[in-house]
Amino acid sequence: MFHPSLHHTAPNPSRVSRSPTPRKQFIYINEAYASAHAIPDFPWTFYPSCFANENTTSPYCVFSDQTFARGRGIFIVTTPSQAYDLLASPAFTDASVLDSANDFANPPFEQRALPGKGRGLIANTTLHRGTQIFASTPLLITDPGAYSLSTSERLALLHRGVATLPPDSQARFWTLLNHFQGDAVDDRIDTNAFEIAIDGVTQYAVLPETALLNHDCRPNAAYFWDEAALMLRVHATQTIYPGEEISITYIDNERPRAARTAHLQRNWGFACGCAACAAPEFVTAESDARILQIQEVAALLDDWSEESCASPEMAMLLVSLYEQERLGAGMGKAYRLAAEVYSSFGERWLAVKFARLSVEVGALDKGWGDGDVLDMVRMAEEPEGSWSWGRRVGLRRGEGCGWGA
Ligand SMILES: C[S@@+](CC[C@H](N)C(=O)[O-])C[C@H]1O[C@@H](n2cnc3c(N)ncnc32)[C@H](O)[C@@H]1O
Repeated sequence: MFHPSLHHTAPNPSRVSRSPTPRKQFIYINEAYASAHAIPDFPWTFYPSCFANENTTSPYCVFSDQTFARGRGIFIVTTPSQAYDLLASPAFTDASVLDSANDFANPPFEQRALPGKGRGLIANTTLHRGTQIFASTPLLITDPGAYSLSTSERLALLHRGVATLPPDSQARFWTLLNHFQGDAVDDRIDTNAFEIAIDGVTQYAVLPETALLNHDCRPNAAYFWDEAALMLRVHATQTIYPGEEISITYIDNERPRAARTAHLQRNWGFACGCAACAAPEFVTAESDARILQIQEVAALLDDWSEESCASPEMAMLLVSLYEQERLGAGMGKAYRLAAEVYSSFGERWLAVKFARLSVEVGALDKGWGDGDVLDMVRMAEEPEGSWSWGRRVGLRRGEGCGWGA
């Protein structure tokens, strides 16, 4: 609900350009609708309401398009220039990029109540590694820069955004979990938002289906943000059998148990009881030791100085450590470091093998447009053309490092 004091008069449609001039204004929702429809080819369903203050270099506004993604709708809280840049992205200019989005007619999962976790998604069919579980577009994207507004202004933009979503999408937003006991909209965003990047800038996005996936430190699914299509894609990263919960990770899992559980408690308010966190002390101590060794070995392999003691044996240890830890998504990095170390010693076929493995894992976790993934695609085709090719030929593998030959 809006505080009446935030309302100002509607802009005169005859005086507004297609891209609203940055200015401070917050108008009634019915006026915002009428103003937008009075302007030919206006790209938003509601005329944007904005706030600015001495801390902002540009106003922050709420931009809403009820037609986005075949009527699912979206609202975006950001600056006018970023909103209009977004309008040029394929998701807005080419409806076909969203063909595979938001298709929940016959989902390979069902929603269930799970003890101690609230709701979750359970597979109802066998999902093989690489299967797309779903791809969905956000109901909202909000720019962290909006925090430079006062809280009441920022919340007014968010509440207005929710009120401008199509009715089904509004209803879906309100079903989201909120556990911080604060503002009803802000809480739901804090509990459920994913960090995404647009033009290299971090934004928060709420995707109601992905928001039903619970966390596991050793998940069986991974997601990545497809920026051109403005959608989050979720894939199985291992076989998931009917009746199994589909899980993702909320955090960086390549950290010891104490760091993981503290982060989950602080940000999402739950005590992680996943198998990796609930294991007996000896088992988790061993797991923590392997994770620390993963960090050490990865750093040694990433040393491209003359003194580097990187060796293929180290890369094999790294791959094995990731396997022992069941850190499936991280394997993409282990395989990449292995491909690079083999390439650096001029070992063509092993470089190709690990580059292929890296692409297979990385494409599901980081996305097929990711820089490292594309590097590995090229390495698999022509290792001799890679920046790492032959760089360590002549270096004595592992000498003096306590590793390798
Ligand atoms: C994005 S929501 C996930 C869906 C949520 N379970 C629901 O009912 O809407 C995040 C919240 O789910 C719960 N949650 C997620 N993973 C969990 C886990 N492994 N154990 C316990 N609770 C979990 C926590 O309350 C967390 O704040």
